[in-house]
Amino acid sequence: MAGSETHYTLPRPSFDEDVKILIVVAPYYRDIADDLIAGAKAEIEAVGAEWELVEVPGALELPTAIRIADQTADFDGYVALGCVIRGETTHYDTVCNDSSRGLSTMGLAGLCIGNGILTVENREQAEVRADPDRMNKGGGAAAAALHLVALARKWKGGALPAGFRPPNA
Ligand SMILES: Nc1c(NC[C@H](O)[C@H](O)[C@H](O)CO)[nH]c(=O)[nH]c1=O
Ligand SMILES: CC(=O)[C@@H](O)COP(=O)(O)O
Repeated sequence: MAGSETHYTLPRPSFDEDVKILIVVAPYYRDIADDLIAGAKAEIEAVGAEWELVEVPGALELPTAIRIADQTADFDGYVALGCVIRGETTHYDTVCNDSSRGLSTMGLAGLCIGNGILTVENREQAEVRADPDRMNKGGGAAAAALHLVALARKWKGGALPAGFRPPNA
């Protein structure tokens, strides 16, 4: 029953201020990447946010590209898109694990990143997951980034009353 499972998705966040998301894509499998991009763009546009798109050769470059962007530009969040299909050697594990670890490490450092890197056994699994009309994993990754941006803004600028000291401060 490939691709028919459903799961709960949070309602879309709303934003009072501008949001700019960088989509970083590894078009190692061009058609799969294009579907992931379409899903991500639609999700970002659905909340009125802006996006910019850059490409890197493969999934292993995705975390580095995001790190470079974080150091040199001013995005609110990031969507990493790509596809890793198992081959004959152990390289699959390296590409899957290191790309994921790179994104997670930056996430724990406070960056708002949605992970849309498909890690699959074959093309069919990838096609189902990338298709915006089926599993729409690009849209899901964009939604994740947007939810983190909303969370990061939730307490930002929430001024405490003058002279107020939080407990244990
Ligand atoms: N095998 C896949 C790769 N491999 C390439 C690496 O991501 C990387 O670009 C290379 O090792 C140079 O640093 N990338 C994918 O995105 N998908 C694959 O299936
Ligand atoms: C995901 C991969 O690394 C894969 O494309 C590489 O294939 P192989 O293990 O046959 O070299």
